[in-house]
Amino acid sequence: MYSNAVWRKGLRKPNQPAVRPSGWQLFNHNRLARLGMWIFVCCTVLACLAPILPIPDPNATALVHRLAKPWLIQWFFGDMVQNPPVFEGWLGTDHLGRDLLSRVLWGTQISLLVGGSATLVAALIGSLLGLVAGFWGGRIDNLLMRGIDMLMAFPYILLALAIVAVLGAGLMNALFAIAIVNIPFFARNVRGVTLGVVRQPFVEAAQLVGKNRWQTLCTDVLPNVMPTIVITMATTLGWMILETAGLSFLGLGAQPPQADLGSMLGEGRKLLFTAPHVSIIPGLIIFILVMSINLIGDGIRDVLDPRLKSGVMGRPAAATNIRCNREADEFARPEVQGLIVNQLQTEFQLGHATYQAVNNVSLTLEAGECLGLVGESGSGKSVLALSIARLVPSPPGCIVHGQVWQDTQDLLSIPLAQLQHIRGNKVAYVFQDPATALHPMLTVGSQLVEAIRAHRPISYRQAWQQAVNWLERVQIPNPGQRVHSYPYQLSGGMRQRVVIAMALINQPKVLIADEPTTALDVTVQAQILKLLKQLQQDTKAALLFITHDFGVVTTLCERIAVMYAGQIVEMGYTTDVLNHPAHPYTHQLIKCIPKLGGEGALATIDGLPPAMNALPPGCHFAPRCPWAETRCKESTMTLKAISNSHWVRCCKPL
Ligand SMILES: Nc1ncnc2c1ncn2[C@@H]1O[C@H](COP(=O)(O)OP(=O)(O)OP(=O)(O)O)[C@@H](O)[C@H]1O
Repeated sequence: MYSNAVWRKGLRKPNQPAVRPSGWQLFNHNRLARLGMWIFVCCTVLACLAPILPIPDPNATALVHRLAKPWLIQWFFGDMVQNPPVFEGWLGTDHLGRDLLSRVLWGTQISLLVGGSATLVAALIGSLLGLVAGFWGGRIDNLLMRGIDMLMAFPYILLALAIVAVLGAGLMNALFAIAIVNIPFFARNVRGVTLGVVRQPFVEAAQLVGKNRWQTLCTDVLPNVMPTIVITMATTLGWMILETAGLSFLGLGAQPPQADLGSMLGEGRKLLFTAPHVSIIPGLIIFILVMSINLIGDGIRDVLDPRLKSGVMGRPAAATNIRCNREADEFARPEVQGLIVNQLQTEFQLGHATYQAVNNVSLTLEAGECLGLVGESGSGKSVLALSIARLVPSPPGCIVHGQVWQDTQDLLSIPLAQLQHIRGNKVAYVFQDPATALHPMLTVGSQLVEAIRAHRPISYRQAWQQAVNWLERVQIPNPGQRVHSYPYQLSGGMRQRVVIAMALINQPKVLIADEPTTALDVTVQAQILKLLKQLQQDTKAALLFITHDFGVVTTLCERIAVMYAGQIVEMGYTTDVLNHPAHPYTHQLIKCIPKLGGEGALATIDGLPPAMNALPPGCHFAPRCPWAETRCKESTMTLKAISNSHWVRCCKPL
């Protein structure tokens, strides 16, 4: 949810057009990243200005002033009468009387330069190796990865020491050593991500378009791997600075009298007890630099996260945020066996725009009843179903009004722990795609056991037996063996049966099925629907069935609700609504159903559904309605009863 503070910062102002947050806004939203950036910029600017600042030569020695304490410390802790503070530099001097402020500034410059260059070299070579290995696979992958494995087999600091020993001590050689040591880190990371990306269908599609391998690599794979490379670079830079400091500390990096933060730390080590400031100051600067770079890395990750880029400014919560203004006496507490949804309103906040995905929806579902929810794509069916279980990703989603009653409990008012007890137990969900709903690394048996034991205190053995029984109940052949299968070993139809078993295993009071058979062929679809109906009647669950298919609604659902632009526009008994549609939208939708062997072009509804962030006034369907009048576009439409069991949101029902 956006706070007023966010509005004030200019991320979102009321009535502004839909604009996605810019990269800078996303970065700026992460306060710690902002702090890190300011610290890093200050350190870098000061280090860059070292040549023109009025500070002494960093290598000029003055033995008379050796080991002078920082001026502020002298002033603060000194005995003003006997030892008045003597100004010998803001940060004091080292064992040769060299000005520490000057050395720290010059040293920071060198550390940043070496760390940054090593990061660039390692990122460039490592990413290229990772990309090529992951994309080409086979022998090339084998060859490159075995080389990388050999590099990784050495403890990295030993390897860096060995490289510097071969090349000779010095900053440039330390840079190469650190870069080489970090190449495997980039190569492994990038290869892993590339392997995931090359298996995506869009990469195959790019090759079908006629792109050659290099073009596909550069235009399709690389942009998807880039966020990983950038984030790894941001997090590695701090690490590289530390490693440079480590080598210099051991006397293998910067050579005297040249200063970098590591060599200063090394020099100060011997004076840790007599003049601690000589080592504490460079140590502190290393700490501040590395911390600030890591914080910036977090901010960059936010900028590159596609979900955040799409307008969300935070990670999703375990349950959808509720922003309702609840007045105690506004609604009576109903006694329900099934489900009552009352004036539900769900919004998405994307950048400056508010999308009203579910707009004032009310419906009732009795125990053992099946209600079909139909409507064009994007009409808000899934968001309505997800809102009932408070599963809408939040942010950007937020429930702004309404109640969802189940067993005298308003699911929108109860605490998360209580809701988690209800999800999967009293309210269950069957998702559209069983392949993504099932855990790919666990057997179906252990997933079913997990579903049971999350809500019932029974032994693993008992739960396992129930899992086998349920697989039999959903007509999976040879359940005793299939219970040990992984999801990838099952067909699409079998996977969907497992998902249905998982949803019904705790005998829920409410079952929500979101297009559970869309991905299946007609024969399997018919079997699954029959099974679902039978199990629903056995368990007396109230079933909310989302579909595009009127045929399915006719066979499965006693009642139907038609959704358009986030609202229910018509609701009633399936036979009434399908035989005598009263809303022009339902009428047009039914006309679009293709007829087997029918001739001529397929019917469509003229125009497009409205954007959810710019809904037209009055009836939202009016701009596409052939019967619309001026009053349709002006007056607000409410759902009105045209008979005891048939409601329609139209001022001129057909
Ligand atoms: N996570 C999300 N972030 C932003 N907007 C979303 C999100 N999920 C859904 N929406 C928007 O909410 C609106 C309703 O989407 P919903 O998925 O409920 O449609 P639907 O009727 O179920 O469509 P379909 O039949 O294609 O599944 C759409 O405009 C969609 O863009």
